[in-house]
Amino acid sequence: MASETKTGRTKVSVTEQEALDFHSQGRPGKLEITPTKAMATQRDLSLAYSPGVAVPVKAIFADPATAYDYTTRGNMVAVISNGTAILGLGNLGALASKPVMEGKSVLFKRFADVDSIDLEVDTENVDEFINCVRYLGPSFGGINLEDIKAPDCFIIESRLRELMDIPVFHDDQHGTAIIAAAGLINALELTGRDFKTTKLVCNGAGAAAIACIELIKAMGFNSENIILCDTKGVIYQGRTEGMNQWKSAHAVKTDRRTLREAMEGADVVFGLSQKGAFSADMIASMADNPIIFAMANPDPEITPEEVAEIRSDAIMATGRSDYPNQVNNVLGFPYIFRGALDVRASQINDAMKIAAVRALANLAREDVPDDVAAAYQGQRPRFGPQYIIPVPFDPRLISAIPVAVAKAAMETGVARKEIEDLGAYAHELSARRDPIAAATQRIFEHVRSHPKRVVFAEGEEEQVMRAAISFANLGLGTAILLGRDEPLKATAERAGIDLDRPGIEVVNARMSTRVEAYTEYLYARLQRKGYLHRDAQRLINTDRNHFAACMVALGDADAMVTGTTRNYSTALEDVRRCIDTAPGHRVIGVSLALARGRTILVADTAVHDMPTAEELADIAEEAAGVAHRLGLEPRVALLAYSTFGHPTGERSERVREAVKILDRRGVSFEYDGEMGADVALNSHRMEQYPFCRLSGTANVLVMPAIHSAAISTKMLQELGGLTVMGPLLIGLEKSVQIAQMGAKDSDIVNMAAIAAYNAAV
Ligand SMILES: NC(=O)C1=CN([C@@H]2O[C@H](COP(=O)(O)OP(=O)(O)OC[C@H]3O[C@@H](n4cnc5c(N)ncnc54)[C@H](OP(=O)(O)O)[C@@H]3O)[C@@H](O)[C@H]2O)C=CC1
Ligand SMILES: CC(=O)C(=O)O
Ligand SMILES: [Mg+2]
Repeated sequence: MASETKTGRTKVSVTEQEALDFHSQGRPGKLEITPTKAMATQRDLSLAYSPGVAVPVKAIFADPATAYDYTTRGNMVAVISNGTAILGLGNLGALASKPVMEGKSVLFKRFADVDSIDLEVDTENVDEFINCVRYLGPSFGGINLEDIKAPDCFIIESRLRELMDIPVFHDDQHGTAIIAAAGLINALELTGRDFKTTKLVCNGAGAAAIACIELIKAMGFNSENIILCDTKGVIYQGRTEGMNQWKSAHAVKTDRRTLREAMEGADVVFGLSQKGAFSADMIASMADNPIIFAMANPDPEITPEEVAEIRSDAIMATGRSDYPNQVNNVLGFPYIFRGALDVRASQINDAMKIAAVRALANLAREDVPDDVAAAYQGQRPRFGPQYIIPVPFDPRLISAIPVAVAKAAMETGVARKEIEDLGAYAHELSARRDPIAAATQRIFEHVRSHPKRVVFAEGEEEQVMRAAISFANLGLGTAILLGRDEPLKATAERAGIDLDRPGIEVVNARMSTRVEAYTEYLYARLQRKGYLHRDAQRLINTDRNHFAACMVALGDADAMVTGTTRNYSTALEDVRRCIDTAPGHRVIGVSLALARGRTILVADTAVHDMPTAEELADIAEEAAGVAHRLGLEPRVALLAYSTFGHPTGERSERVREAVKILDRRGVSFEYDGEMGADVALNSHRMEQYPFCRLSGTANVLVMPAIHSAAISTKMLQELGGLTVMGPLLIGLEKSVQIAQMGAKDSDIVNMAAIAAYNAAV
């Protein structure tokens, strides 16, 4: 569900069914492994496997450090758990922890380009667990321990740190501590407090809690001012029940015995315990301008809404992504390991952790530049109570944190590789950002802050209904499902979908009061093209594409999505009967091909069969505009089977003419051609043409004709493991997207989001 929170931000959450579908659709789970070398020929096999593989084997035997050069080790982290403390859900075992661990692995990749694999170890025996992990050392550049209960996690981590020569990092301890400390520094600054006099209560005395208070104490927080609580209440000196050495180390002299007593007058409370552990009266009893970090996952100790009912002076943070101030270790572990791996650190020490804390805290105080604002739901946050910590999608994290961590590792002598130019390193790190994820994130965030009414023309289809519900749940706007009452209800019932929810409207074309207006509109457009009034009426009454397109044309909806039940060109013809080309534009299809951190736009993949030179030049301009809107600086290659005049041929001549037209038009983006795809996409091949005007490999490919566009994108998708989005329909006066026939609900949501985005910009 999407709703406006009392804190003024759109809260987005998902249904349980969506969460299950997300995990089960396509290849079950969240990751797969792909090779980095072609394994196509006998020679490849001889190099990758026997006999060639023996050579790096011997090299590594002679010098173990070369494993970083010849294997995946230097970029590979294992996420390892036994499932004894899965989020705040408790001990649900190794197997049940797998979705979380796969998730952590995916986040490593997504946010910091660290390769990662999840390993679930089915034992609660500490020695067995340690032995299992210690012998895996050669495989990895680092070990991320996850969701292992206290106090076992303390023993496991410290023994493994002694036994292994790579970073062993229990994320729930140190990842959480780093983020919480960064948030705390900023919240103290905003409320005029300091480390010496602030009184803090920490509820929970497990992995995360102990690490949080150890880190802030190491940073100078006055230990006398921290009270730790667990399920038995305050951890005071002399307590015997439910104790262990880690709790004892933080026991204080106090008469307070319960959490309620501890929280009275406290300035700060950390929740690292369980859902609902804080009550309204506890929060009410805190000092003025209290700082409340309710970090239990998936549900916090108290929600921001509940706190807002009680007091308006609180700085509130949770571990969740759907509230402001997400204090969650996702802001840390990908980047901390990135920095540690890049200097081949033997450990992650306190100096590296504190460097990460400071980098994170400072980032939240910096101005949010334009190209980053999109990561913040289109708003530009300013350092303040609602923004004490960056969001996980902040693209600056990838350069800010690893640099600080790597620098600290080098300064403290745990780096086994020096980075001499940290400025250049920061630059390289930015290039590791997944551009399309950033682009799609930008689209979604923009739409979320400018929600739209999108008509889903094929509302009777099950996957369309699911997409519409996701669209509404994601806070993207209102989804209008077009369909007849009975079939629509029957499908919804069969699929167990409840359409009676906010953000969903159902429109039955036959019963609509707008039929007449749409008919007149369509008749006026078609009467000189051989259509009678009754033809227009029939199209509106019986054809959902025409009805939906007229809704958009006459302003009853902002955008439209269709295509799952009809082929692309038919759907496009339907739409174009109702909607004109935008003045000064040309309607084209642009596909987004996403592979290995590269985003390539391919045009025209939908409309022009055999474009003329003039049309090719228009296509280049439209596609460059799309690249701009996605945040890419366009480098447009006009492709042909020939490169700069060789071999000659009629189609290549047309492409060359298109380049001359662009010259005459004086367009402001980079373009060149004609060239082959290999030259456009490979910098070494491009270097062979030093006169080529592109400053780097192309990110927009203008195809000479639709067949080459369609064939190449489809081939790449099927054979190359590429993700292809689109074709996105560009250049219409109103916003329409046409999904592929048989598209899945997630594809339809993306198309609807793009349609909504185009209606918004
Ligand atoms: N936001 C974030 O990034 C992170 C959040 N967390 C959250 O922190 C919580 C704890 O995780 P973790 O430290 O790994 O787990 P552990 O199992 O190591 O520790 C749990 C601790 O919470 C205490 N506890 C449980 N329920 C209550 C309660 N109602 N009142 C007081 N104390 C309670 C336990 O007390 P006792 O010792 O008496 O059993 C124990 O000390 C989880 O909800 C987890 O999701 C964890 C890591 C990161
Ligand atoms: C976020 C996390 O690691 C946890 O809640 O366990
Ligand atoms: Mg965890």
